[in-house]
Amino acid sequence: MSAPAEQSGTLERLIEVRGLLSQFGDRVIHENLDLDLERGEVLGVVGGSGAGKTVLLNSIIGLKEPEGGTVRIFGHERSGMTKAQEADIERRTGILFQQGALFSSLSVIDNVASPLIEHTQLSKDVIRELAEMKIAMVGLKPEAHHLKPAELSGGMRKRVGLARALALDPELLFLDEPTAGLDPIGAAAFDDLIRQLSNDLGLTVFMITHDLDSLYAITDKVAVVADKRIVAKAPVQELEQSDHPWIREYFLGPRGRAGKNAA
Ligand SMILES: Nc1ncnc2c1ncn2[C@@H]1O[C@H](COP(=O)(O)OP(=O)(O)OP(=O)(O)O)[C@@H](O)[C@H]1O
Repeated sequence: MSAPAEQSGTLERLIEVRGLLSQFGDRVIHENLDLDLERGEVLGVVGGSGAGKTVLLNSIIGLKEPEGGTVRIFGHERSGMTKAQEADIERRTGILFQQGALFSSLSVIDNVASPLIEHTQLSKDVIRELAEMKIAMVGLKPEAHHLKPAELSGGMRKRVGLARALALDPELLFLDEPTAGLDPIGAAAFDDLIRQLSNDLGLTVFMITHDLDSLYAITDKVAVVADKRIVAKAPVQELEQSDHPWIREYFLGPRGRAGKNAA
């Protein structure tokens, strides 16, 4: 299902946020926040702790109702969507939550199969085959199929979460701090995997991260959440030149230099 807005212009905008207002009680998290994500773009989203990155993600995927402004996804405005449009968008979208959000009582293969069971009418055998393919795609061996999440390392859990996010062949992938909790080698391997998959599958990616190495390794552009809005959206090399105090500190502070030199 596609909307006329998707075909307009040469770039296809998968996400369009305009004038977003997000509040919890009197506390304003976002005010007048604008953000676009074009098809094929790999966007990093950074900002200080509590700046509102996860709230922004939740507003885009429909887990939080905005207090004002508009959120369009695949050309549809979130607030006016029918159930059928919501289901369509859910099928076209994969999400890897920060903690993996795996079902602890289900094996790896059943976790990866769960979106296929929920959203398709495919036979058990086909679902199993597709789940096995996704597991292989994220670099896990068949021996992992029957393990439960508690029996996996943090890096393996992230891979299973990614395989599940990719189960329905999404066009748009949301990642919330995918490398958090991984050691530097595991994080670099995960970065490589995301970059490779986004290239091979032509994915559009919205990735919240604190990890500077990831920004340099995989993003086309980086959006900075500060002062309740997006204060900049540009390739990481351009952001290094920014005058904004938080951006300067982030990229040119001691950890920023370390990230840059490692790239
Ligand atoms: N359900 C909620 N009720 C009340 N306040 C909330 C709720 N969810 C988030 N907040 C507040 O909104 C602000 C932004 O939170 P958010 O989780 O988006 O930050 P973040 O940028 O993702 O931070 P971090 O990098 O630490 O994960 C925080 O101050 C948080 O306390």
